[in-house]
Amino acid sequence: MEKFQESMYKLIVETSTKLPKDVRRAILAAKLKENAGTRAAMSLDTITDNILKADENVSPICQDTGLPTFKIKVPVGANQIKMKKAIRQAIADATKDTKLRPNSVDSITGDNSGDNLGDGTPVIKFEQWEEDYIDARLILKGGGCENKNIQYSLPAELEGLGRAGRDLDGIRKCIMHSVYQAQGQGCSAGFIGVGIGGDRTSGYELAKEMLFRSVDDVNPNENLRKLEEYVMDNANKLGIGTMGFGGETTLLGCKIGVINRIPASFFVSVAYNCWAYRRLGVKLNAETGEIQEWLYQEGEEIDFAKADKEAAAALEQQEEKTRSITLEAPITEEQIRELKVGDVVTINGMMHTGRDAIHKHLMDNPAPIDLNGQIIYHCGPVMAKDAEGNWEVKAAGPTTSIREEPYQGDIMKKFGIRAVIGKGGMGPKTLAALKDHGGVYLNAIGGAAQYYAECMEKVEGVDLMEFGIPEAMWHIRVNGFTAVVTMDSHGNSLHEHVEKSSLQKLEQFKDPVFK
Ligand SMILES: O=C(O)C[C@H](O)C(=O)O
Ligand code: SF4
Repeated sequence: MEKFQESMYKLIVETSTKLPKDVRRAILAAKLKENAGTRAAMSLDTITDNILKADENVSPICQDTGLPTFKIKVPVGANQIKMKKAIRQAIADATKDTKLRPNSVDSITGDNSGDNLGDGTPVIKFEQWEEDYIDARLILKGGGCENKNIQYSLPAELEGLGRAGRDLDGIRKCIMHSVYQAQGQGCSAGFIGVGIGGDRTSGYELAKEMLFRSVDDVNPNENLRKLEEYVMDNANKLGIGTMGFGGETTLLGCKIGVINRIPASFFVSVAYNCWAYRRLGVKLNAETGEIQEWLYQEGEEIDFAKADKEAAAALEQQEEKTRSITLEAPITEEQIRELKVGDVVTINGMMHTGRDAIHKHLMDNPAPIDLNGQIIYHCGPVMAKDAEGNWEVKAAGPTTSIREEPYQGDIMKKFGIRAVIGKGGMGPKTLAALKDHGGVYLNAIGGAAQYYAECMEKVEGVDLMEFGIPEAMWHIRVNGFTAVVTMDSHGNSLHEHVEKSSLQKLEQFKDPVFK
């Protein structure tokens, strides 16, 4: 097993940096469906551009490299203790090489272990089998989509859909609802794994297990095959679209599994995965640990460029172009008041990162720098230090903004911040503050970590490093950073609009389908 650790390192790097072919195919199909010039089409362009940049740079597709979860099938007699040790070392090495973000945080103190090792991280699950080779699979599922997982206990009363009973039709309603409730916050268009039955733990386990199926496979269970097809046909009618901007594609894949339950319980568990669906697998020689075959990689190379050309040609034909505005901090209230939902903003100059720990901190403490007229970016980047000791941005897409809802409005007013960039939108408290204070919310494309890292020209400094790399406040000079106004200072919110219209659309699925 001398090659096992090296093989696990390769599996980690490949999973973090290269989307598998089955996922690429699904994204390409979505891209071909969107009309050129729409926000959804523009977002998909950024997404495919990002996928190619990650290939080229061998850098994380998304900065949130998730909670590494390994599923390993081994022949009888394989030494699982040694394998576990090798995997942990490979994880630490990949973190050091900035292929993974240091993501393991002490739940009480908030301390980041720095190497992705800690109690419960990574997750490694072994199973014995009768084959003579090792099957090792890895999923890197980020936090934003994990937060959109949902578990239903039937019977239930569901918003928009009414009663969901303890039968196939009740399950159908839960799945439709799960897609609706995720909106764009888990970086739609997404993939869902569904677990029917079990208890609260094994139901979720099964849901995650479903994410290891190939996007292209067909469910051998006839009832579940029909249900999967139904969900794929209809979830896309909700109009949530890429990043929740509205559009044709909301869901890219749906895989459903079933296990028995006990009479009193009836759970439907849904694991939501973002478009940055990073899961791969390898077959290994059980003697040497060497890679024999990569999984999920059947079929031809996926050519996004052809779809790009078609979209560009269609765009040329369009008469109405999106308004595009350039902003550079310090920004005045007047400049902000001119912005409207739908405007595309290009940012040059300084922005400052701030996510969960910073927002909590700023409520009761002064800011480390003058934030008047400045831009806050909800982002926890992957950073590397070069030979001269300068910081370099390796991956830096937005994080889910709604977590800052309790703080955002107050902080903007307290420090005079004019713009916040994030993804997934914010709620009524922030919307009211934007109107009152003169602020704007800009939605960047979630997961596009390479695309945004490339706009970052220089790291000018960092404060509050005690919160760890992802949570620190990085002061970054950018050039050509593009985002869309989705909440303006006139009380308009695209997120509120899409949520309301998708709820209306959800209601058309109220009547029974599976009897
Ligand atoms: O932690 C992050 O950087 C992003 C997170 O995965 C999110 O989707 O909010
Ligand atoms: S930022 Fe989006 S793409 Fe990245 S892990 Fe979170 S949900 Fe996934």
